[in-house]
Amino acid sequence: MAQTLTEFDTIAAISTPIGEGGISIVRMSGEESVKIANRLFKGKDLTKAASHTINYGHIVDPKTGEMIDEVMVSVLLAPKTATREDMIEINCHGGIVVTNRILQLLLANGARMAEPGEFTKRAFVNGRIDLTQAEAVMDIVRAKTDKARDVAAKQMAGGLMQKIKDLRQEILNTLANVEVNIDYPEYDADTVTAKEMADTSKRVISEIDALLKTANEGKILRNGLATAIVGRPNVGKSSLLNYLTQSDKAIVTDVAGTTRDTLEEFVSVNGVPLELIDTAGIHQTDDKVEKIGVERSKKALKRADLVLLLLDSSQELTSEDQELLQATADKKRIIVLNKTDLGMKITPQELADQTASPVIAVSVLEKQHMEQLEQTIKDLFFSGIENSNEQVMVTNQRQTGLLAKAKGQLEEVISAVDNGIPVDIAQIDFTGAWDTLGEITGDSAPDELITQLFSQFCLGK
Ligand SMILES: Nc1nc2c(c(=O)[nH]1)N(C=O)[C@@H](CNc1ccc(C(=O)N[C@@H](CCC(=O)O)C(=O)O)cc1)CN2
Ligand SMILES: Nc1nc2c(ncn2[C@@H]2O[C@H](COP(=O)(O)OP(=O)(O)OP(=O)(O)O)[C@@H](O)[C@H]2O)c(=O)[nH]1
Ligand SMILES: [Mg+2]
Repeated sequence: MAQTLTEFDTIAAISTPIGEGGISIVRMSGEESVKIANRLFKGKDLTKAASHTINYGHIVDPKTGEMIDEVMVSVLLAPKTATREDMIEINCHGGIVVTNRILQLLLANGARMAEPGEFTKRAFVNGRIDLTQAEAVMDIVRAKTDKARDVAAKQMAGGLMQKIKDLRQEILNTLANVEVNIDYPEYDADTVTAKEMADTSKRVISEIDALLKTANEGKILRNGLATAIVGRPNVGKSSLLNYLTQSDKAIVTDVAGTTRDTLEEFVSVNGVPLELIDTAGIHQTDDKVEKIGVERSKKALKRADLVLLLLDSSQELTSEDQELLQATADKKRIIVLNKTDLGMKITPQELADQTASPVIAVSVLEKQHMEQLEQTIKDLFFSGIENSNEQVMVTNQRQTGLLAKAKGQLEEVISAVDNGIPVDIAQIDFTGAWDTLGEITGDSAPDELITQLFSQFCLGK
């Protein structure tokens, strides 16, 4: 990492949500933390306080002598801290004005405002955590279900990091042998090292494959099951979204073509995380706006992990219904017969004869049999993630993409060796795979990536 002048100066931020609460915490990290806090603190001399103590006193504006608040100040001295630097945490009364005033005083007395994620970034730069653990910190803050929290907590404990480190070590061990042979060509073991490189590649690929297998489940646990509600116009899709989100986010009218654009909402249905997507009714149309909506519906359908296909059971199946039944046939799907309160012209049985997907008859309007639908969603979800006790999981696209890239590089090594290409050429991709895996943990990640990644964090984290 290039070290700029501002990289290790003392940073400050409010680490609790901005609002009224019991207590707020203003944090500092860096060499000057204790000195800066001591300028504002009336109580014991903080520069003499032992590490990991919390100290009672008052924050006083040193310029005016004005007493700002009664506080508790934690003194945390490097290296055994969250950032590996000296840290100060001021626990003040939880109010917007008082918290901001204390932050302003820290800034006026030598601290710099932290950037989003900068505390966590320092934990990374100073070697306490790797990039996968930093990503997990963000995931645990954003977790919307207990399952998502569980996956993040395991990743934060370093499971994925260790796995990647082991794979890199395996490549490195082989590379060490290869180097010996390239340096001493007379020690004629080219074929031996080529074979060793190919063998190691195969072993690492199979480990990568095992990790990649967890990616889909990891994504679902982290982001929720992408669930598209589809059907022709007016069958009750938006009504269903509103029911499941217990809101009136989507506009519902008796006019066909009410929903023009996709609408996404996160919900937890019986503890199952769903990223619900309400879509525009799919049908043939010449209307310019509606056409775009229909295209978006089709896109949503394509990326969905689960499809709720809605049919109006009070009317005979139309050709558009039939087309949608076909278009969603190879998706994980629940067929929902809605509007049963109006009398049914389609029976669950006649559909069940046509497909293996569960068929549920409901009335969204009258809230009939809705719990049956929710239970079916839950069953489908858990049938898809039976391995959820997996200790090590890949949970985001960055990790998945890099694993796939490393796999591709190792496949190149195998094919080079198979084709008798010289060892030092095959070695380029082999070393490349080692680098690519290092990007996952951050051992060989470019600065721009690091900056970009941490900028997505919350302020004060
Ligand atoms: N008040 C407060 N609560 C908090 C945090 C914090 O920074 N402040 N955390 C911030 O996110 C989380 C806790 N995470 C932490 C992670 C590591 C260390 C730490 O000091 N690690 C050292 C020493 C460990 C030890 O004593 O054995 C280390 O790893 O070297 C502290 C907090 C959640 N709660
Ligand atoms: N009788 C009855 N009417 C319903 C039921 N569910 C929805 N409706 C009504 O059907 C009409 C259309 O509902 P929406 O939820 O807007 O349908 P949609 O599928 O989102 O329609 P588009 O956005 O136009 O594609 C509204 O008048 C709803 O009140 C139901 O179970 N029974
Ligand atoms: Mg709608």
